[in-house]
Amino acid sequence: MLALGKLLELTLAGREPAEKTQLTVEGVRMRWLSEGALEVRPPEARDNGLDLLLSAGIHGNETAPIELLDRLLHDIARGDLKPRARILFLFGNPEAIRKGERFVEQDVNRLFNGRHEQSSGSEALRACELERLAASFFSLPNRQRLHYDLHTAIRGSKIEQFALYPWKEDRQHSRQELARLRAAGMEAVLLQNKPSIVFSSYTYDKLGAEAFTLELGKARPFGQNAGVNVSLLETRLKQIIEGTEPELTDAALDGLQLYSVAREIIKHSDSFRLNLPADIENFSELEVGYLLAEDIANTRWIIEEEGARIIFPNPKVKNGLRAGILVVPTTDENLA
Ligand SMILES: O=C(O)CCC(=O)N[C@@H](CCC(=O)O)C(=O)O
Ligand SMILES: [Zn+2]
Repeated sequence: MLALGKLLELTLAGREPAEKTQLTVEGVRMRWLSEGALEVRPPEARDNGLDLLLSAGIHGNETAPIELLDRLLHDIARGDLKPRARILFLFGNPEAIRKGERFVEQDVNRLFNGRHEQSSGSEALRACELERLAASFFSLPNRQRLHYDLHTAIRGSKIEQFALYPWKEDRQHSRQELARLRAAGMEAVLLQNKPSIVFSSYTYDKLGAEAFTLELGKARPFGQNAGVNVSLLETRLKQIIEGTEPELTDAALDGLQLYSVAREIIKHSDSFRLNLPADIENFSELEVGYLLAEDIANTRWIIEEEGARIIFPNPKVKNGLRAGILVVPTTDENLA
């Protein structure tokens, strides 16, 4: 296998490759761009016009998605997977991946859409670099742009695999992309309804990509991901990469649960208290009238929405950040 196929090994060792560009037997060019960043370009005659950004390890302890990208890269470097798409592979936070931690000083996925400019430290620099790499990758005109930012969650979930679909004013969520997600094994999609500071929101909002955060199961250390079943996603990604994806029909949306954000729970101070069991699963239902959280100045978060469910509850986030999302079921009537 070509040395550049071992991007994960290089990243874990904190090493630069001796050769920055390599060609596979199929004429696919692999180009190392920076730590944890590798571009794959098919021969011009085979290029089908899709630019695909695949990122993982934005949170360093979320290893199943990193292992998935590592397998895809190995297959490409061996010539077993023959890309027709241009691809950018990104391992988001190398330092945190080496440490096996979600982040080192601050959460990279709260530093996009300009937030890194108001901050400092290695993770702010990395967010800036990731924006630059993504912007440069998605700068070619007249091409389709698709970004999947792959994650696993801190806790178990009543809905194991789901996507978060960013929001932008005057831009509709795509039914076709939802059908694609369904085919890739996603059971639910959360349709966002306001701007955000996560990576997929940056590529959706600023770079015009169809972009998603995908949650694939519970975060575990390297080598312990047998419980995270990414087979449908892996098959779909290979088809997207090789340009052999079966046609998608509207009917393929059947069974996909759609949610919208009712409220984001923001932690304002050290007095913030979340009134949930430590082992609560994502998408647990909360009854109307339930006192979810309390914060400084008698702030109380009481459930008002019928059918509300909680995702990503986390009272340990820094003040000013999201400590959970309340979601409610929605319909497909506003899709494009
Ligand atoms: O399990 C958790 O609490 C967090 C899992 C995770 O990292 N989720 C992403 C979602 C990003 C988005 O909102 O699109 C995150 O919180 O960064
Ligand atoms: Zn994550």
